[in-house]
Amino acid sequence: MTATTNNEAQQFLGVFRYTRRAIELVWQTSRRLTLGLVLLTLVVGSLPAVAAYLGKLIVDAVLMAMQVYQTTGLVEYQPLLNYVLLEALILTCLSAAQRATTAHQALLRGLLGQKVNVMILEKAQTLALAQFEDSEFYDKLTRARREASTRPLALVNKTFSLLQNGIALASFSFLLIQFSPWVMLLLFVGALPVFIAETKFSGDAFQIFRFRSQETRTQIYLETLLAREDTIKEVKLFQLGDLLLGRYKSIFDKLFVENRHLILRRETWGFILGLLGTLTFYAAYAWVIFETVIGKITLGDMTMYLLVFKQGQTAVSASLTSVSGMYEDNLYLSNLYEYLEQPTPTESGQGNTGSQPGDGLRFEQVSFTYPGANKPALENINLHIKPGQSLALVGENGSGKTTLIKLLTRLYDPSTGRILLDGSNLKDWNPQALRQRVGVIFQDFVRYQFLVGENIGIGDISAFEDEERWHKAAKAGMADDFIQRMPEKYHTQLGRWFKGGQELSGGQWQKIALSRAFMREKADILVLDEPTSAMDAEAEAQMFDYFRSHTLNKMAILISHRFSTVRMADQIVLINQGQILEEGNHQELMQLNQRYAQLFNLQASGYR
Ligand SMILES: Nc1ncnc2c1ncn2[C@@H]1O[C@H](COP(=O)(O)OP(=O)(O)OP(=O)(O)O)[C@@H](O)[C@H]1O
Repeated sequence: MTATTNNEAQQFLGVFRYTRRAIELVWQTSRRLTLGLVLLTLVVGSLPAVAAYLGKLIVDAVLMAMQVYQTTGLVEYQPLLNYVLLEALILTCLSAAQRATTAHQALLRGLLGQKVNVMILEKAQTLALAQFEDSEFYDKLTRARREASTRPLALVNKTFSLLQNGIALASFSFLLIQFSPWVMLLLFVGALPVFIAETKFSGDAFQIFRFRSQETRTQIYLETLLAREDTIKEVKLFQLGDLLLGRYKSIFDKLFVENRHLILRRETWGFILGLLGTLTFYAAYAWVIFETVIGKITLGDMTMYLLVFKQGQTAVSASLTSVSGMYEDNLYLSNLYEYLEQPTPTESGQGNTGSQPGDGLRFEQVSFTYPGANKPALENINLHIKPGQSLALVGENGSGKTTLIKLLTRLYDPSTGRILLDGSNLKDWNPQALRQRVGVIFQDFVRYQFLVGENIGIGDISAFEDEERWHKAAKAGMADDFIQRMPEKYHTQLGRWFKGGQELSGGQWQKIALSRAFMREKADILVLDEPTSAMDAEAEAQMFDYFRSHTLNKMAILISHRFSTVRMADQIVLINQGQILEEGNHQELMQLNQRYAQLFNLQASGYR
């Protein structure tokens, strides 16, 4: 029994370990504001007791003045007026300090929110693609982003509020103890039950929050589907609105029932246990009145004790609420730190050149299984491409072509086997040096809502704003013609999110993506993953002529379902269910007269 209690207490206290980190975070965000907040807390904490004491002095002085008036008929205004003015001054200072606290908190909230968001986003840059595809990890990220940017400050505010109430209580105790130490005990006993209940309910609320992240994510996703320009088209045409909205509402209804249950329990218990506090207050009230009547204390003392007791009670329950709130904030912060402490994959390679420059790219017995998948997406792949050669990958949907490119670009590492560039394992290459040598346009390339020119410049970040390079790359990618016809040419905003944004057609976007590939002048491995599927036939033929003439010394890898394009490659690899089924050039594969020849003839007959 004792062991369990100890354990629970340890667990409870263990949760507070994030308080220190939250304070550090706030301190790093702005030392000046944090120091200001500490000073203000001291002021706001100590002034109420001074005001209460002055109140007592005023009442006593009034009584004295009344007696003087009754006996002498004179009214002594001056001392009374001084006290009243002093009290007014103190209350003005208190209200100024409270305002200043709010201002400090608001400023810190802004800065801290930004800092934490940047921390979350910076961390995201260091993570592997596989981590983003892992739903458990994604949950962590969503939870961290949703709550954690406001929680550190909330936690620090509560810590300060605890400090402030602590100071207030200490000063009240100083006054109250002169009446009786037992009154102090009454104060704490009255507030304790509410505190225990609050803490328990905070823990419950957090569990619900954590447990729910899957549902919350679904809700966010449905909201996106229902209200974004790139999805609303299908939602309308397929009349998905009611279906999606129905799902959205039913998730809310389910969560709401749980919420309501918790809210009702929390508030009902809060009220019942709060009654204990009220009871203790009135017990103390009666006691103080009694002592006044029998003349043990003055009327001024009575006013002061009642005020101090009432305020003390508020301070005790506020402190305890702060502690239970801190408990809740700590639980939420554990999310943020769980995310931030997620191990980062080590991309430790140092090499900037390979051991056999000019050897090109080799896949040796490469197999790869996606995390969580039960069968490999690629198996025993052996390939060799030399500089100046082009390779086409063909195969039905899901055969593993894109996966091969993901391994080549180290978005994933092979499960077994190795990939060599210029004789050195990709793992030994410096990731930056490797990525500079490879230019990839994936079929799901990103359509940035930036300027047209910037959308091309993205291909080489070192020349992101280099307009001459934009023009050159756009000419190569056959985008120059239509860009010249746009209202602001290369400076036309794309996408609908921003004012004056223009939308492009699917084929035009692909030309932009191709131009992006041509920006990578330094890259000597160029990969195009179905880049021309939305282009018209003439554009595609032109594009490949151009592509070949500009990649003569480079390695070009092309994924396409159009055999008219594929046939031009020096080497063609047919992949089937993750394995190489046939390889050779077009002629060899046609002579082999197997799967490639079949597929080629099938497509050719479609054109006849
Ligand atoms: N991120 C992923 N996680 C788990 N499995 C994946 C992932 N991406 C692809 N797969 C699976 O790996 C296999 C190969 O996919 P890949 O994208 O490489 O095919 P592909 O040949 O490029 O297809 P397509 O011609 O349709 O583009 C498929 O069975 C697919 O379901």
